[in-house]
Amino acid sequence: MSPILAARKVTKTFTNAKEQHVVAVDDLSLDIHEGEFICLLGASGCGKSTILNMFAGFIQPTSGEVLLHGQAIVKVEPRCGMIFQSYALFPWKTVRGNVEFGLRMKGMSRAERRERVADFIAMVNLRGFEDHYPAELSGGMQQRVTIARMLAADPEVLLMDEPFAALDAMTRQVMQEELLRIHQQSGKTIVFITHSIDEALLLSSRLIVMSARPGRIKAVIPNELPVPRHIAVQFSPQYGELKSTVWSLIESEVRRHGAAPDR
Ligand SMILES: Nc1ncnc2c1ncn2[C@@H]1O[C@H](COP(=O)(O)OP(=O)(O)OP(=O)(O)O)[C@@H](O)[C@H]1O
Repeated sequence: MSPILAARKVTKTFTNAKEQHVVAVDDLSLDIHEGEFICLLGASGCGKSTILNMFAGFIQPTSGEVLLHGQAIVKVEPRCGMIFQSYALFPWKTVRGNVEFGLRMKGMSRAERRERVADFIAMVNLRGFEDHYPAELSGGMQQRVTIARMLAADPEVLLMDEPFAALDAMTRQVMQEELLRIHQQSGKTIVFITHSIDEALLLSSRLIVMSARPGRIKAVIPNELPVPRHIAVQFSPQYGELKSTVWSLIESEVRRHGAAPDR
């Protein structure tokens, strides 16, 4: 099966304000298959966001290629939708207006739009809040609106850069379970950055552990914890074993570079 997303010998070098070259990603190759839930883990500054930004087409590799269905991504790629840590909603639009925004841009008819928007608002459990403005919603609800907006736009790949990092622990747990449900229902390919080993173990079908800068792949670990997955999986012995494997892989990188993921 050919991968939906791929990186082929990708290097990305930035030039910082002092005119120094920073190699953020070094000779990285990776295949991601349709329906996978990939979590990228690694020390701060190891190039995780840089990889996601290249898959979204926001930036281009210095050398090598990033590919969607075997075609080089050379400009912003609408088939790859990005969600950031901050919610980035239009404050002057209601929940419905925000979710509908991408569909309007696509020229979809009003009736079709309404139906589709209603489906995605229901999927993220926000029925009844259609006419509320972002400022009237909690952080978790706002992030659910951004997820509904992205799903309504129907990208093939969801790129998520620490989307739950700003949420309190309980909301985060609810959002993680919702994302698992959405992934199961939609079968979308997801690439998700997190600093939390627990979050990565709960969500992923495969974990990619990065080495400290310059970013390379240190290990690829299939996550064989049972699915459908629930928070309670964290109490199983299998979970404990996998967590200590991942932690030991990350530990040396963190010692070399600082800034540990949450244990
Ligand atoms: N636009 C830029 N200009 C200069 N340097 C950059 C730029 N973007 C990223 N870098 C550098 O590239 C390296 C990788 O950054 P990146 O944001 O990809 O890391 P990260 O793993 O996502 O970090 P974190 O976990 O802290 O979010 C860092 O050293 C960063 O300072």
